[in-house]
Amino acid sequence: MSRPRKIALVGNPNAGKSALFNALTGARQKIANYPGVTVERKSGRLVLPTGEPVELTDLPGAYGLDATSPDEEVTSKVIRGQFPGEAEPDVLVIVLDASNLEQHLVFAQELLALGKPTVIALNMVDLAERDGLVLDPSVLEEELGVRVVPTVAVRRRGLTELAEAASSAGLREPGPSLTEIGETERRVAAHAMANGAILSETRQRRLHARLDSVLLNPWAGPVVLFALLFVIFQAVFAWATPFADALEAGVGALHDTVTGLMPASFVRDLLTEGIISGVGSVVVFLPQIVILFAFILAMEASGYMARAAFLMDRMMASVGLSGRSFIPLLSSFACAIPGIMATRSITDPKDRLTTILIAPMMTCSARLPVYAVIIAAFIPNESVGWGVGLQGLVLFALYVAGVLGAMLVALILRRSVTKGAASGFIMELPKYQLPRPGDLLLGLWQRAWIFLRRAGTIIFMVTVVLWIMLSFPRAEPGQSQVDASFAGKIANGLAVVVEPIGFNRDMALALIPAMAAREVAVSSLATTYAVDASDEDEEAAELGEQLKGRWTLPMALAFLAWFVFAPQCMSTIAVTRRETNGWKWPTFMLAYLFGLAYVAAGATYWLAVWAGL
Ligand SMILES: Nc1nc2c(ncn2[C@@H]2O[C@H](COP(=O)(O)OP(=O)(O)OP(=O)(O)O)[C@@H](O)[C@H]2O)c(=O)[nH]1
Ligand SMILES: [Mg+2]
Repeated sequence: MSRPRKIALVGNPNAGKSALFNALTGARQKIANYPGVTVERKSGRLVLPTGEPVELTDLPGAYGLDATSPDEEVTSKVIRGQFPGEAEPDVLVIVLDASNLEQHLVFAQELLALGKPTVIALNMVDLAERDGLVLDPSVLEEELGVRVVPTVAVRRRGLTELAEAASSAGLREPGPSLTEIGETERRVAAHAMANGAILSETRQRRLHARLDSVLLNPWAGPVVLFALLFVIFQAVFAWATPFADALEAGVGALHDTVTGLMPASFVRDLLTEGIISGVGSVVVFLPQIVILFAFILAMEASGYMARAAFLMDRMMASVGLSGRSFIPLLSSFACAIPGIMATRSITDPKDRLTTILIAPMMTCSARLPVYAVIIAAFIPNESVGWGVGLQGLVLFALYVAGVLGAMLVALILRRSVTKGAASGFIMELPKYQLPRPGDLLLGLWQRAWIFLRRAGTIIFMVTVVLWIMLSFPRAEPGQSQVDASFAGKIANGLAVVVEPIGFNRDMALALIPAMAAREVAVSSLATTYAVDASDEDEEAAELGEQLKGRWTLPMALAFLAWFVFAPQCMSTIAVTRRETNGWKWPTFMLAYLFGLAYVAAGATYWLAVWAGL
């Protein structure tokens, strides 16, 4: 006697497969309203309306046949007939959540491409209707070429029709496979199909769908994303100016007050030249940090960030990374450390390593003070037309340079050191929401506090140590204090190395303490120029004014280019060592990033000199 035919229930997590399985077989598989309830396959007996006994299998939910987790692997193996001791299923029942159709149709297309006899259970139509969504199954039948049966598993609605359809499902032409049609195309197709099947829906749902049809559109989507980023960088300069000016005036007033109140002494110099000039020069960038994070937090809370990840998927794939790298890389815009830790969610080890290695090139918020001080001093605050400010444009270009550098390096690494193929990426797109002001304020407060705490601890300490090293030994009359000091001697040694890329002694001097944290480059320059100042007025002058008098434009541009790439952060190196279990990769990272920074700064300097800037 031939074995009974096998029918498998398959689909995205939380579609109601186990609920259908229970309803059809009378079993009591656990069901619950979250993805990933079923993690093993389970079989039961079902007698079809024709009287034919069949074996029905419930499978773990999956997002695709390229398994990324052990439970998905079970599903993938059973479907392909590679599961030990288990025959390949004869018929597939794809279970879709009717209220989440677009998402679920992505995996459905991949399953249909197998060409097996298939029927679709359009499950949870009760929930869809409750939310004001009415669907036309015949449109889906036409598009997908298989029977589509509306069901409500928990009320046993549509079960007989589903069983009948499954028993009569025949072989079909296999559709295009994943290698022929990429992830993004499938999503676009799923979007079109889901929209086509919708007869009516409430205004809210329609609005969100319309938003998605623009924001996820392969052409309009990237334009909107790019425009949004552009606005953010304009705002970082334009909106922050009044607040930054007020803070700067406050730091200047504090400097003057302390100078006036205290007699000239070692302690007064430490306070004014070291702490107030140095730490103050960093603190004035608080408004910029807050504005940048206001945008980032709002994008996260609204659900737009997940869409941005989806848009970037294609670009990531073209350099051999998966979309899974997007969130870790995105967190690296705040700081590379949480970014590198977030790579733990990447399953493929080489994918993960590549992401770790390029994470430091995402412009972290510690670079913002460095960029902002140089841009404010050297890039004129003028419009390039259409209300676009030149300063914001340069800042935007620096961020883009980091991203492009990272993509280029990823491309090279994926073809050499971390060779491997890119894996697919599917993420549930969250529902749109208006960010709640309370959450936003809390998030901003946390970011501001992190920034101020850094200024009060690491930046403070490094600045004090630097001031002491700059102040001793004391200079002979007529000699420059900086040249005479310990720090100056070290800097003069290092200056030989960075002279070819246009850096002077003061820039070289800023690089060493900036290894502790990038913002220290700013406080170091401020402290150096305060120590070097010939009188108190000059000592209290804003750092920008000092820079303008001492650096040329090509030097300033070279310094910016250096900071796009240079791995100026001990903590990042330490966390890389921990996450990669050894010194090999952090050493590699240091070497290639310093190399890149050197070349980029040199090229920028000489190009600028050549262009007569
Ligand atoms: N209202 C309604 N709820 C349903 C329907 N089908 C399933 N559910 C509920 O949806 C939730 C998910 O159902 P499950 O059967 O656990 O989903 P699954 O596809 O097996 O999920 P995984 O095992 O995680 O892959 C449960 O809370 C079910 O009670 C339906 O047709 N209508
Ligand atoms: Mg289940």
